Amino acid sequence: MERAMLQLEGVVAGYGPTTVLDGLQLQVRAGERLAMLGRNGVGKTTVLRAVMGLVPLRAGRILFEGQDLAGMAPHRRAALGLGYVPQTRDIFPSLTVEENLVAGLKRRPLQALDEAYALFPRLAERRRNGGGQLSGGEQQMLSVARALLGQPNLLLLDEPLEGLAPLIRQELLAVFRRMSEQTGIPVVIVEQQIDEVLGYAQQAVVLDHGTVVHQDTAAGLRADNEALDRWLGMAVQ
Ligand SMILES: Nc1ncnc2c1ncn2[C@@H]1O[C@H](COP(=O)(O)OP(=O)(O)OP(=O)(O)O)[C@@H](O)[C@H]1O
Repeated sequence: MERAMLQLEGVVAGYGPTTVLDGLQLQVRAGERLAMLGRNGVGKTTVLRAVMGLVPLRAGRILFEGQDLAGMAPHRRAALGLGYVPQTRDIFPSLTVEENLVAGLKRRPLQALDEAYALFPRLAERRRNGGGQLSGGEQQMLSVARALLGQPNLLLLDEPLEGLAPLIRQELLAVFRRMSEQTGIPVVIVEQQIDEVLGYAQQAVVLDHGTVVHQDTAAGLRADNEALDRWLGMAVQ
């Protein structure tokens, strides 16, 4: 069996007296798009933050491409190839689109910006606009484009569709699909837009009480009204 690219083993993490992740096991394989679902507050963001080293582990371990990340600072994890787009859309509002992208280049030449513009033509059109002038969907594209310029081996996306109108969500997902087809970079995507994200992802996990309580293909979960109702309080039409 193919080795997992990212592996969480018995991860325990939380805040102060609260344990949020309680022995969590999770695997992401090369090329896979994994939707991480669960009700509000179950700890989906905490999983991503733990992978990036922004929340300390109380027990367990996280392996990325076979390497134990214990004690490794977030910037070193990014340098290893973990790309993270937080829920807050990590852009600089006072800088232009292009300046925001340059900030993601690290040591790569300026020509690498063309990769971002090829994948996100909308950003090319708006390259001289301020980050703060962009629509929510465009800001999300900018965050993802910037993360991709760092040449990640795995991308963690936290609720990229949040607060966006349905048409913009469709447009953004179409861009994500193109990105996945062109780059093959594995993606872990946390979303509340269940139906839409299950149309993009290939695999799905559901979190509850600090662990993975359900695991299926995205198509399997999408057709499983009982699981959707039980774990997510909903049924997809
Ligand atoms: N910095 C923090 N300090 C204390 N508690 C926190 C902190 N961040 C998150 N929590 C709590 O930890 C729990 C898990 O939060 P987390 O954001 O990981 O959940 P989530 O599944 O991503 O939620 P949502 O879907 O609402 O974004 C919640 O009860 C939340 O209130």
